[in-house]
Amino acid sequence: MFVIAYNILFLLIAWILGQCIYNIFLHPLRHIPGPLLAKVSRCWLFSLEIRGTQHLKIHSLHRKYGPIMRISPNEVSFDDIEASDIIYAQTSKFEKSEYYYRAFEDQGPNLFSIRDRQHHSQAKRLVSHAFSRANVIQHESSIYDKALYLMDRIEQRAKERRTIPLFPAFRCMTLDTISEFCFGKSTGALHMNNFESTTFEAIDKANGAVLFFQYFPFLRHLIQWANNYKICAVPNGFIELAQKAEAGLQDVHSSGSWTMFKNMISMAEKKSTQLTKEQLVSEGMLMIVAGTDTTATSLSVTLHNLLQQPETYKKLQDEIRTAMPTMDSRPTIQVLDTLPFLDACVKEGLRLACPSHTRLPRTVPSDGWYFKKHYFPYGTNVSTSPLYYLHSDNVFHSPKKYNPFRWLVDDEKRRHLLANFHPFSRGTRQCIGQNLSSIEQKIVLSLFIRRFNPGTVLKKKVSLIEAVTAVPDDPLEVLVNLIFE
Ligand code: HEM
Repeated sequence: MFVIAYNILFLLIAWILGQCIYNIFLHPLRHIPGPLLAKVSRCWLFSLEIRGTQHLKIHSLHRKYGPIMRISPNEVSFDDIEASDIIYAQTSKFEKSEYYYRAFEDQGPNLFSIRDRQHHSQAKRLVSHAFSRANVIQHESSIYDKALYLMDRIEQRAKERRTIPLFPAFRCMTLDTISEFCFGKSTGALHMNNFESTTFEAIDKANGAVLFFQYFPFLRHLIQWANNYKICAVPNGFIELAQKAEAGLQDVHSSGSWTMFKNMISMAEKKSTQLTKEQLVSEGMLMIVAGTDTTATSLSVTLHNLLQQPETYKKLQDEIRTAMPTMDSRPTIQVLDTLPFLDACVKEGLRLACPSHTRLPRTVPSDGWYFKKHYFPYGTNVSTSPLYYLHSDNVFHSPKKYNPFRWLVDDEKRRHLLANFHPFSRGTRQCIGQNLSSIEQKIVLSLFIRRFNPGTVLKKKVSLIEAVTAVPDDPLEVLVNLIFE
């Protein structure tokens, strides 16, 4: 017995050593520079991801190893806009990497996780009209209702000299907006005393679990198996999120008004496509997660910075007053879109926060890929985060500084900035919710700036935790002063 165990251990160690030697000296990616430990095994990348600092770290390591860097035995990171232009092009043949995106599939595939091009374009056709700018504008009044309710709550707190936690407050706003848009009913988070919601707990837990499912996919099955047989109940957030999505989908049937899901189901019927309950739940979970923290992070970072720059705040306030002469003016989004400084402030918040830090890995297609004298064989994972370009000091001078004035430049300079500005990614897999997000941000910002003056910002410096969506490591509490007119 002892001899068998000894032999098994010996074989295991020999196999691990063999793998390490192969990965360093014989692997087709052996010529690509990168930290030695990254070449040896995926543990190096996992150890960064578990600390939630992977993209800041990888970005800084690119300075040492150059724009093409091996970050795990079979994954190469690029800090090179030309590579990014190719990988995420409209006609790109690079599909989403299975190891990374399958982890987002709990009940079944969804728009975000589907890898096959044709399957994705079929799924996208069912929802793209709902998220078009023209359609989102139709729902402007519902966004205004929520934003106004939030402003009333902030006003109440301002009168009582109580702080406003920016991130939780905007999270409630974005959660209720996406819920009403998709399911016809908001979750009521905006009405909760301390801007809390059980949905946030589910999102946070799922964010924590997804990393483990990416590296150890068997864990998901193990947890499901253990839960099914009541051996132990392991919460992973996905179960709670699925319950939220199911409850939302129940509301769709009872809602008399337009909803994204009603629209999606009727589009599917017209195309004689059968949507299973699992597919709908999976899309519902995706909408809740993708539509909440992203926009809330961007809004929080924008306001947190504006409140610390009184002159910039004043300039924005003066511009907003032209579109909102009285406190109860409700300019349409077309009017808000004509305000260049508001646009600059939103862009700068998106640039600085980069709510989707993730490196968006893709797989090299079957014919391999030659790029800048390197050959990447079929199946290599290639990745690059929008963050690397949004925080590039070659393009954005003092990139860690919130400076909306950088956007007020002539057309040529602006084109150069925009060529590196892809917070929503691009190509066929770009963010479907960007119109909704931009409209939400402009409405909330203009109402806030019109009604309040800066007070005190409790924590001046904010860091972001790199979960699936980057979120502030602090609620960002501020005191504001009500404007009396
Ligand atoms: C500041 C706000 C937002 C940012 C920065 C952002 C960023 C992104 C990025 C970078 C992607 C590409 C992901 C990839 O290639 O893996 C993406 C995809 C996606 N986003 Fe957003 N997002 C935001 C808001 C929203 C909102 C409000 C929704 C509404 C539900 C949404 C829904 C989606 C969906 C469904 C996809 C998958 C699209 C596809 O693959 O066809 N996002 N987002």
